[in-house]
Amino acid sequence: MKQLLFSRIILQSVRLPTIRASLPRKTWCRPFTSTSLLTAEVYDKASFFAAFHDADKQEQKGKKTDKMGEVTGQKRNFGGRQGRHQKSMSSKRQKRKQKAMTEGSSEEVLLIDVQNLLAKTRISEEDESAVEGETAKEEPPLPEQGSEIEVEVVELSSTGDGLARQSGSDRIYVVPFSIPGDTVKVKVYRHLQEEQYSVADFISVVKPSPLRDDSRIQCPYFAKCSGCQFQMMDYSDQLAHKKTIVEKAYKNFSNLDPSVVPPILDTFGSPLQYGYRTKLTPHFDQPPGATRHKRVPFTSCPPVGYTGKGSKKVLDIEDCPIGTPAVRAGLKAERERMTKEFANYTRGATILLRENTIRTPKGNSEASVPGPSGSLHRVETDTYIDDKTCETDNNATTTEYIDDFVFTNRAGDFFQNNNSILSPFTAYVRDHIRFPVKEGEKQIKYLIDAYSGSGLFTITLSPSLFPTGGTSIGIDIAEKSIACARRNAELNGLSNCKFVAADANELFKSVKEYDPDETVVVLDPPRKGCDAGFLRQLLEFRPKRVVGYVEGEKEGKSRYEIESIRGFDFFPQTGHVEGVAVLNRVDKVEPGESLQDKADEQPESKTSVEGQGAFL
Ligand SMILES: C[S@@+](CC[C@H](N)C(=O)[O-])C[C@H]1O[C@@H](n2cnc3c(N)ncnc32)[C@H](O)[C@@H]1O
Repeated sequence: MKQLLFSRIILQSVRLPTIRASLPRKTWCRPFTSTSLLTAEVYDKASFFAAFHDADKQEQKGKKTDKMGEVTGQKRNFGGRQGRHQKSMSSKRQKRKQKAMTEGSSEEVLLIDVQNLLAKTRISEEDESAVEGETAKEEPPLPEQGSEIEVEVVELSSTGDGLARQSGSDRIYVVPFSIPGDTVKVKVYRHLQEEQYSVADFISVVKPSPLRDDSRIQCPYFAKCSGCQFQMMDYSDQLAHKKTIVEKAYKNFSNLDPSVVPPILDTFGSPLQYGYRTKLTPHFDQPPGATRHKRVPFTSCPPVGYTGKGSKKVLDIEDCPIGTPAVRAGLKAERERMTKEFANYTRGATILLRENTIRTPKGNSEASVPGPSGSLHRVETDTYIDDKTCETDNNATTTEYIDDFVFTNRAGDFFQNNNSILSPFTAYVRDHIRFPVKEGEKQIKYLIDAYSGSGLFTITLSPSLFPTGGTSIGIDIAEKSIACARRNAELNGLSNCKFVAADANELFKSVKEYDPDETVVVLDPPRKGCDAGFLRQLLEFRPKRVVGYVEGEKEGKSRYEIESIRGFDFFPQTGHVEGVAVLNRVDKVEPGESLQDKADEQPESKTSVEGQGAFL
């Protein structure tokens, strides 16, 4: 199963997926984050698609489709007769190329969305032909690459790209910066023969969708920069679309029977929709003429920004409205510095811009508190003043607050990038680690925070467990993050937290005293997800509750039911979504039958024998 969000959906869109469904380590919002999931950089990666033999229309008919005609559960099964425009390929080459498409990558996500749209069209065409007694219509020839055509956008893919059609043709065009209902002028960039779609550059809107209002766009680089492609949409429409990303991530990637996946809850919105990113990483390319072995200094200030859409070059970005005010001010200052210091650089580089908070409690005095040196922005509440600075040194320590919890981090290390959503997000997870107990059942007392980083979950969740005598443990492979986590526990006055710097596989050696019936495991792995060894141990340990997203194992030893799945919009304006799934261990077994027997009954489908369960 794809790692959704908190393990990455997206695409999954998750990664996600966030689908974290999935979600892939190449990002949907690549210039901005190392945490987002998918990429819309279909141009650069188009060659990956050559790997797959998408079936032509006839072959598609034979594919397994559900009632709506959607392609399901066959993401890596694109074999079959070759498409009309495709040259034959040796099976060895096919196999080699098939390997190139990573499971859950944006390429795969896009391909499945395209296939499902083709399948839907095919079914409606077949219905029409059956009524009229006609044969299927011939496709017109494809427009020349580089030509400009008008297309109508019919769907939004989980990658954030519009899926469009030219009038009179079933061909699908993948068009960035477009939304359903738009008629747009595009420049055809490439025809992917086997995959039966084409990619095109967005040129202009001919007739806007009712969902589009370009006055909402706050960034002057919209459609030139590759990020933030949803700015023309109302925020509620962005959230509704992200819910479909999570739905599709489970449908297309989980291998779960749909009956065991509960209805996906509405996406939780970010309190801030602009000005939310506490970290930006603009960069500049190496000087012209420089190579790996030949260093030459810049003779003029290079563009500093993000990779342009459909380009490999850096687009000069003066301002980035999704950054917090302090980070935006930091960008301005760094750009000014570069105009003076560019000659000192002989290589390309990435600039770190990380917000830092200096909090001063408000006293009784009415006197105004002077800002600390470097303060770029000030936020006042009834009880404190937060002065914001911008850190550019990877090794410096930055401080951030979530409610009254304080977190220190090494500036260059991972920490969630949207502080505005962290209070409601951690409250949501806190509310879900415990559950209403039935008579004789034990309540959650122990917390295991796998992939803990600097302790986000351990620290924000532990206080709710300590009154019942609970303890918690966080583990992370990054020693520096664990050093921060220990300091953070101390700063927050939490003595019952333990942190281990090790591979997550080592975790279960340290929790022998934890009663699994009283334990919740929170999982927030990197995008590649939990490895098989960790999952095997998790299933052997059999915690009562799991919050996060667990990669499925075919031969699971325990059975869990999915209680809920909800997307969280950590990255407004972008096509990225994160997700949280809550899982409960299912204990009910028939007399004379072990839980292992139950798991062995249906190792392929991973479907619960009791309706709402899912084997992990
Ligand atoms: C997505 S981050 C989550 C961090 C933390 N939960 C947070 O929200 O701040 C994933 C973390 O997994 C850690 N990690 C990656 N591979 C690991 C492994 N094999 N074992 C343990 N931790 C790992 C990384 O160091 C990183 O801190």
